[in-house]
Amino acid sequence: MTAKQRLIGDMPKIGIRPTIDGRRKGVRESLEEKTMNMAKAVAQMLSENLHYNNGGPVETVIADTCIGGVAEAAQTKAKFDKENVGVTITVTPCWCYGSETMDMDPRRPNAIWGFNGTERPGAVYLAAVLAAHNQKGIPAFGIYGRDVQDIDDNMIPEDVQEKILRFAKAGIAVAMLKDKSYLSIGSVSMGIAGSMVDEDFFQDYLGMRNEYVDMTELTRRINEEIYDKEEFEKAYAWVKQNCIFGSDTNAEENQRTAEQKEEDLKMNIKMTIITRDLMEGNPKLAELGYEEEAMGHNAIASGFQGQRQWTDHFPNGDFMEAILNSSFDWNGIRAPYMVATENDTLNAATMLFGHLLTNTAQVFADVRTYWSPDAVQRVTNHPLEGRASDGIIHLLNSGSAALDGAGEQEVDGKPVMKSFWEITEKEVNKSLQATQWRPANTEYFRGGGFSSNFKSKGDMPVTIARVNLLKGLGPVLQIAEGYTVDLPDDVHEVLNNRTDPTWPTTWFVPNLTGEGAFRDVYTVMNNWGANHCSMSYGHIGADLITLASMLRIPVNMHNVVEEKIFRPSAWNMFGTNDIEGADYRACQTYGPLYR
Ligand SMILES: C[C@H](O)[C@@H](O)[C@@H](O)C(=O)CO
Ligand SMILES: [Mn+2]
Repeated sequence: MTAKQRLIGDMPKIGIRPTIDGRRKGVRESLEEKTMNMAKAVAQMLSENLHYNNGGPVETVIADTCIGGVAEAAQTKAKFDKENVGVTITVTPCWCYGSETMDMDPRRPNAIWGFNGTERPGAVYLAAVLAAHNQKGIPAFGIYGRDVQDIDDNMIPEDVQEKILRFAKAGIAVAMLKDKSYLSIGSVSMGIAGSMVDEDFFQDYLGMRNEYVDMTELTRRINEEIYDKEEFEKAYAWVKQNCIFGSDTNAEENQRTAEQKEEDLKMNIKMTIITRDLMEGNPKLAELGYEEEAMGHNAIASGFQGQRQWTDHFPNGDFMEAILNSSFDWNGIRAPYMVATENDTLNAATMLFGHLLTNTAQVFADVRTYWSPDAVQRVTNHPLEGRASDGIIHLLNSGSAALDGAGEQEVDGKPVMKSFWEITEKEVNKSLQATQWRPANTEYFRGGGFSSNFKSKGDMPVTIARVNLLKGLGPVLQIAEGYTVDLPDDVHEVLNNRTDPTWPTTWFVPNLTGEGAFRDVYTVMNNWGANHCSMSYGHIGADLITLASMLRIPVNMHNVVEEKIFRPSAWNMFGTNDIEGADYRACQTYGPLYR
């Protein structure tokens, strides 16, 4: 299923550049077919394996001719510029002339696959052209297969495929971010630094712009009925039929009346429709005479301040944030929207990274509590067992966690979070059945609203991540791969009831390495750089590392095995023993991608 492209602009393509030894009268002629076949094989492999977040297969463009010198390099660049190429892959089985054939565009991530054969020296070109990239300050990723292939072998070896795919996924994510907006609805929530928009970060590192509206824009559109009323009716009927409203945990004197709750729900649904319209526009609004509003803000992500001015007076944003972040709503199964609660712009950026690398929904959460085995034993009288035995981290926040995080989608009987086009109606129903909408805690949220309440199923491989900003340094990314865990019901109840039991809960255990920040579970928690993380399905640490290197964001903490780390070849020149330090030095030397 291919959903319509929602934001303005075409999807960025991957350009394939077959480079060749330019010597005619024998050499070039003998290599043309082989070189072009490499390009075709890569193009086919990419479109078979990668999707855009709208579900369509990734599109590729191959240069019109092999590139034997600068004229053909320039012709290829002109074609790629016209075709909205955002990422390039250079392929060759032979020696070619480095600086004469290389991709000189510093803004488009570039990888070079140099065929490991010996009839012709593809690897020699690879080394030479990477040296040229490094000398010119245009970092590129080098791909060199481990095993020698015969010249007539058109297979892409597995190790080469893995690197091409990792590079291409991250490159497409870079290109998808470019020229989009982050929309802040409101400003800073409760002094959370992540909700202070750092325009330099968005502009220089992500190539994005920042858009702003006051939260009163929601009030205006609600009061003046600037939304699709038919959609509201459809949404209201769907909510009534599909959403389970759980018990009110507020003290009786703090509970909102049944009438108030009904009004809160209606307002929540309108907030959801309006926030989506603010992000991407809605042609229906033009039909109502609101052409300006129909345009939207070209926002690939947004954030809602909520607390406190809005939530002290109006129903909170939990319903809106949870539904938009999920892969489905009353209009059916669809790509999730990235909406950060508390307008945490840095968590939104992290969510975008996770989403664009996996095409799945993201779970935004507070990194709430580290529960040591001793503390759990003390308060529950139970030992933590299995994967949880070294302690657990409680991920919990009202609002932005996608309902996909309940783990009610499955493959081979195991809980997973899928791309929207793989999700079935049955899985949507199960996710809704697993979620209760609980009247919001009115001590925190005086204006009421509904919090989404679910518990993530255990055994899901997941990765939590977070972008943090440091004055004088810039952004850094932290990553922890691990698993969700199930706790026995009685243990969960005791631990959950110590905090707000109306919110979505994930019990998370990082994979430990025994070293540094991954010495133990406590140290992972203790090294977390802010109150929030974004959780993505799968072990995607290596993909995040590749993406961060493209954007020149150093990684300050991760638990990914060294063999899976793939960064531009220049990074090795900054040191090969202390690769974390080398990453910092490389990112600092090159600076943000768009400056
Ligand atoms: C209700 C509270 O204000 C929460 O929203 C708060 O604990 C946070 O989520 C802080 O990140
Ligand atoms: Mn929070």
